Amino acid sequence: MEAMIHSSSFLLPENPAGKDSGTGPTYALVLLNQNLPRFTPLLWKHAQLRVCADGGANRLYDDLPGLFPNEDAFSVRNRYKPDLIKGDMDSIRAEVLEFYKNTGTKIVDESHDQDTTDFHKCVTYIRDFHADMEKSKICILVVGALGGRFDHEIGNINVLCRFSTLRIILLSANCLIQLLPSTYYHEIYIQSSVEGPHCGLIPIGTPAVSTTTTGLQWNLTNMEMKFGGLISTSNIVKGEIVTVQSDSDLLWTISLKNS
Ligand SMILES: Nc1ncnc2c1ncn2[C@@H]1O[C@H](COP(=O)(O)OP(=O)(O)OP(=O)(O)O)[C@@H](O)[C@H]1O
Ligand SMILES: Cc1ncc(C[n+]2csc(CCO)c2C)c(N)n1
Repeated sequence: MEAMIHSSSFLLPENPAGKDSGTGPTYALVLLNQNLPRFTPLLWKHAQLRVCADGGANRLYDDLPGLFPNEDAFSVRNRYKPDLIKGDMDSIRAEVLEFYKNTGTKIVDESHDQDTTDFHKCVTYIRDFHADMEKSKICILVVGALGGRFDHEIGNINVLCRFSTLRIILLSANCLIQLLPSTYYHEIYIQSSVEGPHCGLIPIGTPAVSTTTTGLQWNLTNMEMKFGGLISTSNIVKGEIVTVQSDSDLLWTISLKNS
């Protein structure tokens, strides 16, 4: 079975160009409408495409200047201009829309679609933008994915499942979540300066009949996991590499440090 390599090296401040991160050489960044982590400018710097999901643009406009207290807010906003704002446009404020429209950001209003979330709409854009790329090479880092509303958090996780062939990584200030498809054997290189030790492996959708891991304090050996039965929470990473093999897609989550 083919190995899929994972590494959160995109969170390392010294990572020279966001390269060799195991997430592929390039990634798109999506800003959702929740608190933006302090590392957002770092991810922004190396992103190939920067996208705001509707009210995510308000976060960029309102919160980014606060991360640069010695600078004028206007010049910070002019430095952090997204390539695209997409959604049903019911959350972005008029002044924010006007500002980014005037600075050349592409605006895609899909208010006719009330069946998919703004985040989902952004992922379809990025997928189609990279139509020539192999799907498993498309990496999307997502900030503001957690906090505040449980329906939105679950909706965001549902997007991981709906686009399970893409690499989508949900990030908040203290947590990372991604899907590990059952079609691969997974090697997760732990960046202990920025992540861990708390982690979890969660069967989502269907029970996992057999899962085997290495590198955890509580490893699984051909173990069954299911919602309503055993799931792995409050596990601890023990080594530099965690490996996971399962007959079902699993969510991998790990705590983030000091962000
Ligand atoms: N409290 C939250 N927690 C997690 N994610 C959120 C939260 N609020 C918004 N989001 C994410 O940000 C995206 C944009 O949110 P926004 O507030 O602009 O729109 P919304 O009308 O609340 O959401 P949608 O139209 O997608 O149902 C949402 O699609 C969702 O993915
Ligand atoms: C069963 C069902 N539940 C909720 C919604 C509403 N909804 C889902 S996603 C979304 C956001 C559009 O940006 C809205 C309003 C629906 N359509 N179908």
